[in-house]
Amino acid sequence: MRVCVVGTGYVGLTTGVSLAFLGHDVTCVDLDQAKVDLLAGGRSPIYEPHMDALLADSAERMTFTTDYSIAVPDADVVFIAVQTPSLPDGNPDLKYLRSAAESVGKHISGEFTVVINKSTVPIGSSNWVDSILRESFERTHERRSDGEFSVASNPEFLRQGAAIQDTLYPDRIVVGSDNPRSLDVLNRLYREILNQTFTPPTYLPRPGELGAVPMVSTDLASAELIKYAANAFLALKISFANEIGQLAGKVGADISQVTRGIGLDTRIGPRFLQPGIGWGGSCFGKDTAALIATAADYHHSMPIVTAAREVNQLQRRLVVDRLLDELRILKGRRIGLLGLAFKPNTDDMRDAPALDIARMLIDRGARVRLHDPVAAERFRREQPDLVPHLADEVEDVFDDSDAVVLVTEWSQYLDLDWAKLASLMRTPVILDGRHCLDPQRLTKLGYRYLSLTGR
Ligand SMILES: NC(=O)C1=CN([C@@H]2O[C@H](COP(=O)(O)OP(=O)(O)OC[C@H]3O[C@@H](n4cnc5c(N)ncnc54)[C@H](O)[C@@H]3O)[C@@H](O)[C@H]2O)C=CC1
Ligand SMILES: O=C(O)[C@H]1O[C@H](OP(=O)(O)OP(=O)(O)OC[C@H]2O[C@@H](n3ccc(=O)[nH]c3=O)[C@H](O)[C@@H]2O)[C@H](O)[C@@H](O)[C@@H]1O
Repeated sequence: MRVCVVGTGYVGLTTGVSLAFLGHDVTCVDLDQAKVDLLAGGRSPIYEPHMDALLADSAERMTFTTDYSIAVPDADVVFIAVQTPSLPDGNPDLKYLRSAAESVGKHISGEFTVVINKSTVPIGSSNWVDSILRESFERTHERRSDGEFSVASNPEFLRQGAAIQDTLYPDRIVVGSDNPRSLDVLNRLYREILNQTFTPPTYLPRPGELGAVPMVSTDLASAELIKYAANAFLALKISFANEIGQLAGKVGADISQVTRGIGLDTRIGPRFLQPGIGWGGSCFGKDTAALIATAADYHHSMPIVTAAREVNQLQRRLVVDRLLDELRILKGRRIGLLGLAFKPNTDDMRDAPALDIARMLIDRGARVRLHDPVAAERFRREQPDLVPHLADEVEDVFDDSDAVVLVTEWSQYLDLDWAKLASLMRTPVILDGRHCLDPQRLTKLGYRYLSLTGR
């Protein structure tokens, strides 16, 4: 099929390159000329495992452009995957979506195009997109649209750092549509994924025995709410683990044993119970805020989601409190942070806990050293005020420091020569913000091991 993808960020690029890998002809359109130039040269503007390899494998079926008139007119399917960042009141800013929908509407000219919204948007937005497309189409063509397009919602559930894996091997595909023709197009578009009939890339084999992938077909509003409800549930699952973690610390229980013990109950499940500094990234914060804002429009409150957000903020402050308890004073203390990205395997620092924690420590007079094995280059561009604190080598974070905090559990950090690094520190204090280091081993190496749950 001929596919157009609007927006070449984490979602758009991953969708485009995966569909091209499966044999579709894909044109990606983005307003950012620099991104388009990089992609046209075969290079990914984002750090995402296997992206470069998949881009190379799919190159002959992919085109990158800033020009909608190349991308839209011949497409059977147009995905919109532009950013929807938070406004100060918690609602998402839909200006990028509006502009993308206007441009698509202007250039639609085929017999039937399914316009699929993949951006995370408030309930009702797909109808709003439909009206923008319609107005734009009618202005340009000077006639009413007559079934040339239909809007569907196809929310995205990929995780950064595992984006391609989650796209090729999803748990489910959700499609919201009230048009049987659109559903048929989407079924055909995703057939290889739904039936898992494609030959997997050698570098990304199918995980275990994955059977057919369920397609959840809903009305538009339900598809939109599924996306918010899924993110809110995952966010509150993590916050729940962190809240129990706090209690575990006080009563002398081990939170890792507790989460294992509850996670083996298949009704609960083991994933997203990893305690620690909590969630960051571009979506959990934004989407929980949007859900609460949407509910408020209907005079409805969301106390559970609100509490999940509060617990998450508390975890970041706890890092500072824990260091203060240990070091008694932060002014003049040299503190290293390992990891800047909001999670491993990405260079994304949107709402990254490390940035908040670094600023809180600097505000209290600490001398902070920061390190990330992958995100440092992007950090220099995006956080100029913090650049003087950036360490080139991981040893610089430990050198003469009073404490080091593990903020992002990059595998590179787990494999460090911890014995040698202890000898560089003024006082070998390690705060394991992700519960991923071995307390016994580090204690034997001379560290004072701290976690956010007091063990
Ligand atoms: N990042 C993630 O892991 C996930 C994101 N989402 C949702 O998907 C949407 C996109 O997120 P990301 O891919 O992270 O965003 P992003 O910020 O990485 O990428 C958005 C891209 O759209 C381009 N763009 C903006 N306006 C445009 C226009 N009018 N025409 C053409 N291109 C335009 C931007 O230049 C940018 O390259 C958001 O609504 C987000 O909430 C959903 C699931 C996962
Ligand atoms: O809508 C989105 O953007 C996406 O948001 C999350 O994906 P992502 O933010 O990329 O990454 P996650 O793996 O969910 O991690 C989010 C944050 O939670 C933290 N986390 C995760 C799991 C856990 O057990 N504990 C925990 O603290 C991570 O460190 C990270 O900061 C969801 O997992 C995706 O399904 C969704 O599509």
